[in-house]
Amino acid sequence: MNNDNNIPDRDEGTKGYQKIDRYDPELITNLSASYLDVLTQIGENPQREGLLKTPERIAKAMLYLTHGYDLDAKEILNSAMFKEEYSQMVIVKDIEVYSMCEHHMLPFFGKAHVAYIPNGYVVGLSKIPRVVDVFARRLQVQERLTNQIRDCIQETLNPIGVGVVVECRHLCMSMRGVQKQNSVTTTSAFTGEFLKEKTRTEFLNLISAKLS
Ligand SMILES: Nc1nc2c(ncn2[C@@H]2O[C@H](COP(=O)(O)OP(=O)(O)OP(=O)(O)O)[C@@H](O)[C@H]2O)c(=O)[nH]1
Ligand SMILES: [Zn+2]
Repeated sequence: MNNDNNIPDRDEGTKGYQKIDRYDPELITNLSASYLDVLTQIGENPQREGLLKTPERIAKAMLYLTHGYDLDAKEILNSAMFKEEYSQMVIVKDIEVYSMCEHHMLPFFGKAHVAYIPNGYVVGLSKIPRVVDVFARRLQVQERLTNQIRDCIQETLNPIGVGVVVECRHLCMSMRGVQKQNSVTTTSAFTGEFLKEKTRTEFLNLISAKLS
């Protein structure tokens, strides 16, 4: 966090990030060696049968779970923008989110609800969950994830407004630490028309409505 409002800087999550080749066999070998060391350090026997392939499995899993660093969310949106005279709210709700907190590298997971009001252009619907994934598949804090989704859509599509709500459970709060099993964290981020109460209320009502 490095601005005056204590809001996580959306660029903080990629500061100093160096692009890697996630399929590089040498990288996988080195990372596996590190996880073998971790297994030893926690008192396990990495030579027992069940663990023989575990260091390599974790290495590959971690590379997958952080592959969002290498994707360009704006490029994804730009690839499927269509001119369309539709001026009502577009909402994609209940988008599954799987991410990892940057403090403990433990999963947090839940749902994102994303809305925008077009300004001459709409975007291919599948691109919105793809954008969510680009930012979720990194080491994150939920607040930054929420802001990054909002900013990417606002800056690329230039809509009349964007609304994002993310609801997640954090395993670092349930499996360990404070051990609260049922707490859910909700974050939200808005631009433009969604800063007005009427529009925001419509969005929040629509995402809580159940399909009959
Ligand atoms: N704001 C925010 N905090 C998070 C998120 N994920 C994890 N945290 C918190 O990050 C904090 C790190 O605090 P520390 O006191 O340094 O870590 P800790 O000693 O492991 O804290 P405890 O979890 O309370 O045991 C904890 O309060 C976590 O709950 C997130 O997405 N957003
Ligand atoms: Zn955590």
